[in-house]
Amino acid sequence: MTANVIEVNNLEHSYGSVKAVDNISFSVKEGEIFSFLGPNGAGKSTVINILTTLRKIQKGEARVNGYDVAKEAKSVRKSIGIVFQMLCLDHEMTVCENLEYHGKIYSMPKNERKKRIEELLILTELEHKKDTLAKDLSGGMKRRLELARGLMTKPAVLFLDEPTIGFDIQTRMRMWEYLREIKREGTTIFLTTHYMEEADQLSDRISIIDHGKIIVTGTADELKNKLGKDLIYLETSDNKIAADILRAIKSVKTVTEDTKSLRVMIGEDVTHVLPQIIEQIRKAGLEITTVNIKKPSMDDVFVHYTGHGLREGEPQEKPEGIEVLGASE
Ligand SMILES: Nc1ncnc2c1ncn2[C@@H]1O[C@H](COP(=O)(O)OP(=O)(O)OP(=O)(O)O)[C@@H](O)[C@H]1O
Repeated sequence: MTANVIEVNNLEHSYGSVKAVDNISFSVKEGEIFSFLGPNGAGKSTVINILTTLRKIQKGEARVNGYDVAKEAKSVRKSIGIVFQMLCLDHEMTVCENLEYHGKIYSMPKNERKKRIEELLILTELEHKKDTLAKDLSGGMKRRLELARGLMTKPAVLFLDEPTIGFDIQTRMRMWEYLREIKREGTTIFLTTHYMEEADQLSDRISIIDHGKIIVTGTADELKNKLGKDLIYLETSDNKIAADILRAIKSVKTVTEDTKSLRVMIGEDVTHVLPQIIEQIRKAGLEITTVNIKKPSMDDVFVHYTGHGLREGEPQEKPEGIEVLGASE
């Protein structure tokens, strides 16, 4: 059985009266890429700060690489790499010097430093920039240098807080490639993100976090498949009446009323259910103005489990049939 590199039990954290982390438990297996997917303020950074010992644990237990974050903070720090949103490079040093300096702080022998720097410059495609000052790199290159720095000591686990925030899609996809390569080197990766696609494409497993709670955990496919086989978007002359009609149909799993349309999740092949849906709605004297069919995406998963979209302000009503799985799942 694969060992757990991160183990968190009943973690809680408050800032005054704000409960940022609300009794969460989860574990990360050796060698996997595990993502916390959630909106701003969900509690992701607080968890990552506690796990990397930057924030003191208030309640609960957390172990990283077998070390207790409360009692063995030094050992935790020695065994991890960190890449945070905020850039921590020395801008007056070159790419090579930044890496060299980091290796020295961690008492890496000279030969080892040299070898590792060469490997990391190849991995992050920064060889041609090795003598460039950090301040003269592009944003994406700076982030890659941060990544290389976090990997200097060959950490068993790498923590990344929103690693691609603000990147365009091409740069983001290249970053995913680097992270996959790092995983192939045997490093376990824990990352936070609010990009659906990032969690979907990159992670072995995802925990959706909202209001300080883990709502659901699974592989991207597991999460999507739990939703149903297909999703139908419908616009009718009266969505409220149509929603009630649809809810009475056996193979309809859930119906969510969005601003303009109805999101209908179905548990069977769409070709069987759609004619029935159309017939029932027409029979009630309603007009169907739009029909769209698609496979569930990570956005749909997010809306299903949290009851709201990631970029919307206030949560909408939770969809029917919502299933909140145990925090320790
Ligand atoms: N130092 C702090 N003092 C007071 N409240 C804080 C502090 N840090 C975070 N919070 C609050 O705790 C909650 C969780 O914040 P946290 O930064 O952990 O969320 P997040 O999911 O990482 O958000 P983001 O994606 O914006 O970084 C939010 O309500 C936030 O306002």
